[in-house]
Amino acid sequence: MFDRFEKLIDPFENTELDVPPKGFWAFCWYYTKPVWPILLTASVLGAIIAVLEVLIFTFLGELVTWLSTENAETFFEDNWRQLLWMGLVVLVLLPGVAAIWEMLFHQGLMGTYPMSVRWRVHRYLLRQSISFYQNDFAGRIANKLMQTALAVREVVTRIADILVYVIVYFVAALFVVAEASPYFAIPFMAWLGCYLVTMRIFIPRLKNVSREQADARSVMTGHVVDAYTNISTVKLFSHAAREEDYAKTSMMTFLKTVFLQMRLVTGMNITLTTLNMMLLFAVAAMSISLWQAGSVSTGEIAVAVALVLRFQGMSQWILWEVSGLFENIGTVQDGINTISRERDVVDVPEATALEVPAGEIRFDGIGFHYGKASGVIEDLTLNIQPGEKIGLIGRSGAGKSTLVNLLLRFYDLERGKILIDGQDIAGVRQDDIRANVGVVTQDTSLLHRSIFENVAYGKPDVSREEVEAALSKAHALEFVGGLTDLNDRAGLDAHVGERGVKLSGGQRQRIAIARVLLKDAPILVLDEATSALDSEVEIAIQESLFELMKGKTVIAIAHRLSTIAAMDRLIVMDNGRIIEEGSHQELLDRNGLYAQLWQHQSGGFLAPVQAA
Ligand SMILES: Nc1ncnc2c1ncn2[C@@H]1O[C@H](COP(=O)(O)OP(=O)(O)OP(=O)(O)O)[C@@H](O)[C@H]1O
Repeated sequence: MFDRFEKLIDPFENTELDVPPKGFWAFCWYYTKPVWPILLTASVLGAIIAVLEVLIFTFLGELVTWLSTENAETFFEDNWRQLLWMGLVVLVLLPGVAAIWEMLFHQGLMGTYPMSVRWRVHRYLLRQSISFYQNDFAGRIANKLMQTALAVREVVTRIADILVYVIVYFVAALFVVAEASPYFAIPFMAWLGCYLVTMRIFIPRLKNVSREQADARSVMTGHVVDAYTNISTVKLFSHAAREEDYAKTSMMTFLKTVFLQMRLVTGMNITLTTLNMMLLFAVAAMSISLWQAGSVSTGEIAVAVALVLRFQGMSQWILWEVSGLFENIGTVQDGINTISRERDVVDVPEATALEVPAGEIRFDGIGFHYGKASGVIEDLTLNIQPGEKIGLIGRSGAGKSTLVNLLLRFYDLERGKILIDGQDIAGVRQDDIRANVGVVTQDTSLLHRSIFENVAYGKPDVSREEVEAALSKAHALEFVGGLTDLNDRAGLDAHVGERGVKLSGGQRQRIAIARVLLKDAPILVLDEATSALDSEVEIAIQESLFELMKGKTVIAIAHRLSTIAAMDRLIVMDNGRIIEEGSHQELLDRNGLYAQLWQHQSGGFLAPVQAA
């Protein structure tokens, strides 16, 4: 039974991946499309429930009238039809409709609706450009995803369901009391007017204070998290007391917003109680005078008073719902700013597959400045032959990593072209480029999954034996064998901590090398690939790396020149330009920047490697 309602929507449907709309309602509608039939049905049922509930109050009035006017002996005989109808409404119709509404709302919408939003946003964000993630915090983006999904649900369901219910309820109730006596409508309308004014006064204030509170909360959390994240720095400098003060200031700011919020809540509750009591008093007083004039029955008075009491209960609930609605509107608006951003790098509509039979790379007069006026890469031309192994050298900030990121099309060029085997990378699918380039970087982050999954990331559907062979070649098998995690999983199944923190830098790098060994792509990029390894392991791994490089086009970046001196050709970059190129010996003979850097380093790390 529950199952059927839970399966009404498939939240994991792979819908389109275009940029989500930026307008508030368009955004909500975009993510509501899969659920709208359920939402509309729930809305209609909500309206029916509201009418039935008001109907029950009229039954109550009729019962009171009957009890004071009808003959007890012939009561059932005279009124059985109406009694049967009342019984049906109370025992069958209302509970039945309410049960269907409950299932639609709680089983059909509450879980799957936000999950469908999360799924679609996550799919879009996974395809966002790398610059999107560089300009924001991963945690903040994840937070936006989670919060926005819930807020979209809240906004839409509150409007489609709860407000519809309340409006229908109020109109039906007004209709019922006005039928008893049009005079009754006066206090109800007056109450409604004052209620709307109360909302107008309190809700914007509550909304503002909620926003302030959310900001204060994130500052407070930020201060606490910052201290825990950098706990070793805090301890090394013995600054626990200073950290306490730092957190206390933000806690006090947060507390101020709570006090302000609670003042508003108290003021609002007092106003509402006063208004409700005034309505009760007015209706009671009016009932007495209308009863004296003989224009209303006791039953009608009972309905009016009962409705006043019902409104009393509902009034506070509605105010909270509406104020929650505004809060959620703010959250959605905030989420749109993060989620509905165009991707900087997109495949052209007619993007073709990339074929890499040889592995020739040409950087053709390229320029790239990270959106600034100049700098980083200036008019750079470089041809790399198929199977050629080049070493990229230059001072920190020379633009080496940027060059590699441009080859991977993490950014679009501002000028020039990059061609792989004659195909302009701007015209091929991004996924294809990355599938054909194996990369080992200096800062290797591992996924918070098992060693096996991390290595197999390079080549899905791989066997354990293949993973073990790759780990063995990367000299990682010896330490992987000894790993166990907190859940007693061992070896290949052991999970590495978030971003691989439970492994040393060198161990992480070896896993990354194993992953790229498995991937076996025709182009290889080694960006400080062995920087975290000690000399002994590095020498051991060099052999595997040389094997990995066989038949491949290689771009290797290293600050430790001895590790790349044996490459076919060395390219020296400075300020985004190539200033020297040639073999190790040629560059030494030229006595330029390379020779200078080499001199600084020789004897520093490894014994100089004889140039190839
Ligand atoms: N995402 C970015 N946004 C803006 N500027 C950037 C970005 N990444 C790098 N830069 C700038 O581009 C220049 C080149 O950086 P790049 O990382 O390519 O140098 P590098 O030669 O690889 O340096 P290192 O050897 O230290 O890794 C630097 O001035 C850097 O500040």
